[in-house]
This record gives sequence, C-alpha cells and structure tokens, in this order.
Amino acid sequence: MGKKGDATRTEQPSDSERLLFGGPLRYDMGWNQHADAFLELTFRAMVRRLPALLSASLRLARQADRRAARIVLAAETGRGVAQAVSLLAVNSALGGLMGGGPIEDRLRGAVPALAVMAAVLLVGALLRAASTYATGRLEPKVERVATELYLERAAAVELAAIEDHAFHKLLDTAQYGAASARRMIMYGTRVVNAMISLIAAAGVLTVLHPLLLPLLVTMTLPSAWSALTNARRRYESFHTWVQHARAGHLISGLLTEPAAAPEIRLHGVGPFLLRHFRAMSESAEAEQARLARLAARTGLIAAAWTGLAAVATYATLGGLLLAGAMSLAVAGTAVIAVRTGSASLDSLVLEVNQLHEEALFVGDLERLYAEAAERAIPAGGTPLPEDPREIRFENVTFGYPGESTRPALDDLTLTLPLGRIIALVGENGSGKTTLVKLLAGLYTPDRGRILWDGVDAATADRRLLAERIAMVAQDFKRWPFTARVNVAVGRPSVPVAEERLAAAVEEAGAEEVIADLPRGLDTLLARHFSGGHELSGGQWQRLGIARAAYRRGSILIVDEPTAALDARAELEVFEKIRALAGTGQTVVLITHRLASVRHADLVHVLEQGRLVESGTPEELLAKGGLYAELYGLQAEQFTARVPAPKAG
Ligand SMILES: Nc1ncnc2c1ncn2[C@@H]1O[C@H](COP(=O)(O)OP(=O)(O)OP(=O)(O)O)[C@@H](O)[C@H]1O
Repeated sequence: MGKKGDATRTEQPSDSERLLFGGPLRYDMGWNQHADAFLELTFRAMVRRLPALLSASLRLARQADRRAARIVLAAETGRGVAQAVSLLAVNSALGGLMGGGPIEDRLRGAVPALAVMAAVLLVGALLRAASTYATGRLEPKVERVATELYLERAAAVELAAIEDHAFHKLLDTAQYGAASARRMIMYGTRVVNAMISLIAAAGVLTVLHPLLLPLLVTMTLPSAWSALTNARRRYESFHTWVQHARAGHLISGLLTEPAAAPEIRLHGVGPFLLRHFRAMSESAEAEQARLARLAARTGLIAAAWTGLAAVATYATLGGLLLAGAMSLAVAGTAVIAVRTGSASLDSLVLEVNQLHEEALFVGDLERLYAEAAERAIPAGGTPLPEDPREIRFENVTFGYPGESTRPALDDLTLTLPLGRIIALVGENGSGKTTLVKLLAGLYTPDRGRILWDGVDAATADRRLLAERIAMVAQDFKRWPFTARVNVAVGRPSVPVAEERLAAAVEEAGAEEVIADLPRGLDTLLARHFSGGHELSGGQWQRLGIARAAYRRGSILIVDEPTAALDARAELEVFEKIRALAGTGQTVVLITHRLASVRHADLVHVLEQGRLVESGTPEELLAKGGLYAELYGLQAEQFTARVPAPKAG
C-alpha cells in the first residue's frame, strides 16, 4: 500500500520538468518489460530463479574464456570445501583442548587439528588468489564479448529496424547489458562461494545438533528481508525517476555543448538552464533522502529482529549445555559455525539479489540479440545481372511506419536506364529521397517490385546490390576521423590506396579543400579533439562527393549535392558529374536547381509519391507541366527586377 502511494507521489513532474519538457518524459528505458519479474522479488522467487541465473553467468564466462571460467569454478568450490574442513578441524581441536588430562597432553593432542587448520587456511588463501586472478581476466572479456555481439547485431539490422521506435528503445536499454554481464560474473562467483560455505556451515551444524540449523536461518531472515525490501524500493524509485535523471543529464550536457554555446552566451541561456538543473537535482536529492530514511528504518527493525534471534540461539545453546545435551567443545564449534553460516547466508541473499538485478539487464541484451537476428539484412540471394540495362520500379508503394496520411511512394512505375544521368525532380516531400533509398536496397517496397533487368531486388543478394551503389546522401555522415578516412571510408573493405584517393579528391573538385587543411589528408576533422579541424558545409559536401567517387560504385546517387555550395562550386560539381556520365557511370541526381538538370538524359518529376511526368529537360519544358512551372518560378527569380530603393 505504502509502496503504491510512494510511486504515485514521485511520478509528479517537477516544475522545471513541466516547463522544459511539457510534463514527465515517459521514455521508460524498458523497465516495464522486467518490472513484473523484479517485483516478484520474494525469497522463494529468487531461489527458484537461482539455477537459471547461475547457468547464464557460467555460459557467458565460458563463451569469453573457458579456461578462466574453469579456474574460477574450481577455486570457489575448493574454498567452500576448505571452509568445511576448517570447521571440522576447529571442532576436533576444541574437543581435544576441553577434554580431560594434563594441559600439555591436551595441547599436544590438538596439534594435528591445528596443523590441518593452518594448511587449510593456506590452501584457502591460494585458491582465493587464483579465483581473484581468473575473475579479473574473465570480467573484461565477458563485457567485451557481449558488447561486440551487441554492436555486430545492431549494425547488421535493416535500416527500418534502426528507425523503428520500439527497436531503438531496446537498443538503448540493452546497452547496459554488457556491463551487467560483467558484474554477473562477479556476483555469480560470490553466490557460488557463499552457497558452498553455507552448505559447509549448515552441514557441520546439523552434525553437531539438529536444532542449530533452524536457529541459523532465523538469525539471517531479518537481513534477507531488509535487503529485499531496500532493493525493491531502489528499483521502484529508479524506475520512476529514470526520466528525471536523463533530463538532468541532458541539461548539464547542454551547458557544455559547443552547438549551444553561442546562444548560451548571447541570450544568457546559461543561468536559466543552471536554475532548472539545480531545481531538478534538488527533487532527485529529496528522493534519495527519502530512500535513505526508509533504509535506515528497515535496517533498525532488522537489527532488532536479528538481536532477538541471536539471544534465542545462544539461550538454546546454553540450555543444551545445562541439560548436558551438548559438550562445551561442541558448543564452541557451534558458535563459530553459526557465525560463519549466518555471514554466508547474509551475503548469499545480498549477492543473489544483485545477481538478479543484473540479470534483468542481461535479459534485455538477450532480447536484443534475438530481435536483431530476426531483423537482420538477409544473407545470400539471387545474383544481379552482370551488366543490367535498366532498373524498373513497377507499381512500387512504400510508407514509413507510423501515422501518415499517404505513403511516401504511391503506386510508382518508372524506369532508370543505366549508363545515363537521370534527374529526380519534385517539391519537398514528393518522395525523391525515399525512391533512391529503395533503389539502394535500404528499404524494401510494401507493394510492387524493383527489377534489375529481370531480377527482383527483393530476392537479390543485398550485399552484392550494395556493392554497386555509391551514395552521397543529403545528410551523409561526417566521420570524426581524418580527411583521408573520410574519403576512403567510401570503400573500407580495401586498403587505403593513395592513387585512388587522389583521383577521387580530384573528381570531386576537393583538392583545394585538402590543400587548405593544416595537415592535408591527415588532418583530423573533429573540433572537439586536440588538433581537430572543422570544415564549412560546402567543404564537407565536396569530401562527401569524393567519398562516393572513391567507392566507384556502378550507380552513383547524389542527393542535393550542391545545396551548400556557392554558385561557382555548384557549376564545377555538375561539370564533374557530367564528365562521370561520359565514362558509362550511371548517375541518379536529386536536385532542386533545375538549371543544373539541363544536362540530364532523363528527368522524372514526382509529386506526392507519384510520377507526374518524365522526359528530357527540353521535352518537359515544351510540355508546360509541373517541371516547366517550377523551372519558370526559378528563372523568374533571376530575371525579376529588383525594386529600386524609395527616393527620399
Ligand atoms: N525516415 C522517415 N520516417 C518517416 N517519414 C519519412 C522519413 N523520411 C521521409 N519521410 C516522409 O516521406 C515523405 C517523402 O520524403 P522524401 O524525403 O522522400 O522527400 P523528398 O522528395 O526527398 O523531399 P526533399 O526535397 O525535402 O528532400 C515525406 O512526407 C516525409 O515526411
């Protein structure tokens, strides 16, 4: 009841959250998915899940380093056995010391048991060292293996999956899984160790007197209860506050972000953000204080309960001694075994709890692995024709996921003759970029077919299809690496070839851009690193074109290649593109600069995802349709008279 009330209260957004974010942000880091599992955090549920959790840790460990995993397991088992032997030796030593006869004889009698204890201590220390070393080797490897698999799977999924909100959320949540996998090894090891020493202590206690085992359990229950209660509160609080925490990080990030820096200084946004950062931090601190208060209260209750249980245990031992049902030596061993056992049980509960918490994140990671495998770009397929004559879109319809009044491409049929310059023209949002993304195999049509001569791209080998495409997208990636890599990344599968690099830079007209860089091609193009350099938008655009030229795909797709270029550079780039077509290269060009389309062999005009007209630029101009209208509008801007300034 209290739990529910707390959660509801903390879900109220703070004033800052309300103002800056319009209310609480509901992105829940995927917690909902495992909320049920965790909230069922009863002792029984945890015990039930323990074997599965331990075997998951072991599987991870074996995947990462089989030998180290074996060492850890053997060392921890050995330590448990050593503990049992040590308790038995204590019993025997105490029995000898407290028996009858002269003290010298008793001491002499205890020597073998003491020697065993010393040997066991030594073995225990050696095993502990072996386990520490092997765990230290194992943990980073587990994290690396899990991370690699995460990155590999994430990079291999379809573009549509990356853009899918639900999948992205899974990607976000699962990124914590690798670190959790690492910690699972640590907690898994501790659980095994605690379990074995508990079994040792419990076994010895049962041998000493059957009453002692339930007493041990009674002594440990309070701390188990307090650990579980606090873990559950922490979890609920984290779940409720995760949004708030993210928003706080967002604000602090904004204060130091270069892109925000000019406005922060000019508009005085700094103090505004700081004020809200403080307000949000204070709400988070209040929540931490609430948790600390509750944890302190729970701890006190548990301590009182443990105290009573301890009194009961020792009273029972006293009773047994008085009644003559137990010798003093056995009682002494029992005290030691009770202490060792309750310490093991305490840590067992704590570690299982931690293991369980980490397992939730590893569960997210495993869900991601499975989903990513399902959404991976299929391997293999029909080979494409060696030298196709044309690519034909046949009644292609494609809509992006989510709400939309119309599909981005709507029953589109058109032909792209290869070895020519084909221009795609149309107003914003008419579907040009979507068309080329389908052409490149980044998306697949919802309906209709894309045929490379007779071969349907849907059944074709996607890797081979991508091999043929070189694309300069509108928002191509500005890699935070050197200029050389920014060009050569066009074909990273081959070693960087200087000649090919120079040719690509020349084809893109980017020689001057490179010459102006302080270290030429070796200049780092990332301002936030020391020695880093930033390029202007137009300079980047030339590097983007150089990258596509370096790739040497048989179909070059250029989406708005001149948007950031000055008039002279624009002319130059179109000259280069025209020259490329002379070499038999297919160029698919998207541009709003209709004057530059003059040299295209074929123009397709799109409107609202449909083809409205096709032809050579001259034909389209003569026809007087949409192309002619757009062309006329642009031409007018240059011929219209600039109004003369008003006199006076
Ligand atoms: N990744 C995406 N997710 C959802 N909808 C998208 C996405 N990309 C484009 N759209 C939508 O698809 C439609 C076609 O967009 P597209 O980018 O293909 O047009 P375009 O002709 O290239 O436009 P522009 O001239 O502005 O570049 C638009 O309505 C747009 O809102």
